Amino acid sequence: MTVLSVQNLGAMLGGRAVLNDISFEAGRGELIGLIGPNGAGKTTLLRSILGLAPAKGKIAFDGRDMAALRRTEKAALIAYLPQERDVAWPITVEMLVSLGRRALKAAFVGLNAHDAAKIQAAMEQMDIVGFRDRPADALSGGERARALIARVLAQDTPLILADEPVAGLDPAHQLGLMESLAAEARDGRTIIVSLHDLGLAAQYCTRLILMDRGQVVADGVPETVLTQQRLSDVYGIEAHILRLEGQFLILPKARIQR
Ligand SMILES: Nc1ncnc2c1ncn2[C@@H]1O[C@H](COP(=O)(O)OP(=O)(O)OP(=O)(O)O)[C@@H](O)[C@H]1O
Repeated sequence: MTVLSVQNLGAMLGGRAVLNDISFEAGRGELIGLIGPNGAGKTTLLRSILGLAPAKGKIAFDGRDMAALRRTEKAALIAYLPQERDVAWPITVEMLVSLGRRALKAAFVGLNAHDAAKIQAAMEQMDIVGFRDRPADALSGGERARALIARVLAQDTPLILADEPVAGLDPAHQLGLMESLAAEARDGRTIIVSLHDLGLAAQYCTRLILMDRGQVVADGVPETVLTQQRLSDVYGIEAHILRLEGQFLILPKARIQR
């Protein structure tokens, strides 16, 4: 079943076309890795889906035009982790995570026991319960990233868009995050996550959308998208492409000198 439909999306930034005729549909239960080299257009695509970047084309959620949704309606459908990991105020970690629930409410409507349970579960998933009373702006980069991801998980939306969520996380928390996202997808959510780590993308994503210079150049299961030819053409690298203990693995080996 299609949850998100993106049709003929185009975007201009600074007078340059940075997204060109992008079309795809995303269904329930998909964990989609958005991959591509620096500047390919991944962030702009995620921001355009949210209406945060000016774009032309049609974006629909469950058949409803995204542009027509009100702010709280959108917040109930889509949670977004931006690439920037700044926390502007010295609020506690728990307060930061609770903003994911606040986004769903009208002003002056308080959080209830259901909200508190979602906040607790998200903090447990991201392993930050021990930081709950600490100011979020006094955490390490990776700890703060986990708190911001917990905020997204607490929002408990059918669609999650996350821009480089594993950046800055240590290996255990990278795996923990990808396992959490995979579990959320198995639960029926639709997740689009931009990733630079092709190994994690190959290992965890059910589908990869490979972008290059504002266009989608491949879309499918990791095994069909990540070929030597594409890694060479798009990333300019050679890689080991392996199957080990039932896992599809990509290990970048060398830059191709052009
Ligand atoms: N505000 C802006 N004004 C002009 N050009 C921009 C602006 N923001 C982004 N761009 C350009 O748009 C292109 C796509 O950028 P985008 O951030 O979407 O790429 P990305 O795939 O997310 O890259 P990265 O992997 O480095 O995060 C890049 O060439 C970038 O320089």
